[in-house]
Amino acid sequence: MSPPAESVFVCATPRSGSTLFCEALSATGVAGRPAEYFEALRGTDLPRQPQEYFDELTPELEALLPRFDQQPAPELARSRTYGEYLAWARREGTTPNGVFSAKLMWGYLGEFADRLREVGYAGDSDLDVLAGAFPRPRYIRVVRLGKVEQAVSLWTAIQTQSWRDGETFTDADREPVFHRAAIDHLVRRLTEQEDRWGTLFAAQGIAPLTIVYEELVEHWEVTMRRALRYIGAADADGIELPAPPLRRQSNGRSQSWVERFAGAAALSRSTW
Ligand SMILES: Nc1ncnc2c1ncn2[C@@H]1O[C@H](COP(=O)(O)OS(=O)(=O)O)[C@@H](OP(=O)(O)O)[C@H]1O
Ligand SMILES: OC[C@H]1O[C@H](O[C@H]2O[C@H](CO)[C@@H](O)[C@H](O)[C@H]2O)[C@H](O)[C@@H](O)[C@@H]1O
Repeated sequence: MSPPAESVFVCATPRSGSTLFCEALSATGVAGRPAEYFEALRGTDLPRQPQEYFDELTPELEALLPRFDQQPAPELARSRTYGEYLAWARREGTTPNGVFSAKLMWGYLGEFADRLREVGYAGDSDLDVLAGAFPRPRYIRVVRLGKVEQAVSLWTAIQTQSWRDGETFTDADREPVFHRAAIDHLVRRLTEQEDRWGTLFAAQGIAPLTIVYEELVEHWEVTMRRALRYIGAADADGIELPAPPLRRQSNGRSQSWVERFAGAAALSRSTW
């Protein structure tokens, strides 16, 4: 296959609905295949582990966080250099029409850009580095407005290691536990990461397309077509769209945790 002629980066924070959006883009066959090719952290070559979502680990929190024996992704492990891995990811993420796409979480953008610098791509801003390594980049942000819902979703996935409906990456059959401080930390962290994406784009004078998770779910076709038009897909309004390729994971427990967290937050405000 010839090298990609254009690139799309789906810029997100964890549990924002990014996989739903990315897999739907993939299914169109004209928008690249956006997966998390670049999520492995440099120190470990692994995706962020449960403990690495927190700055301080109390014994109580530590006891809730699973530890498991994860190996680096096979393609990364067998690549002799990061440049070789990059070549694999470029091939894997590109559809026959020459569009490459990938999902990027704020939590590893900096590390990914540093890896690119190490293999020779220059640039002060991480986005300059990306623009050196990938042709004609365009950016789509996926943003979830309900930050408490998002943090509850992340706290649940960190504990259970079930990142999509019906799938778990460990044998641990864990019943997740409510932990107000952990959810509070994740709300703050997700909000900060969202702000940082915004600041980075503004500093570079880039206006990405923003896909709001809640709108995507409620207005599936309109929102997906907006993205396809932004990408510049030929016949964006005529392309056959898949039904949502993933099922929602949150359940009654998630909802009750959101209410419990919000109630506790309101109570602590009223006692100021
Ligand atoms: N079809 C459909 N409808 C509604 N919501 C859906 C759907 N598919 C996925 N999702 C929800 O998306 C949330 C996961 O977001 P991400 O894919 O960004 O998470 S990840 O960090 O990449 O694992 C996660 O949110 P929660 O439901 O709050 O857990 C998923 O359930
Ligand atoms: O199915 C959703 C995503 O699942 C994986 O990523 C998630 O699990 C990782 C832990 O293994 C976690 O670090 C990452 O933040 C989560 O998004 C998978 O790697 C993704 O490609 C996939 O979209």
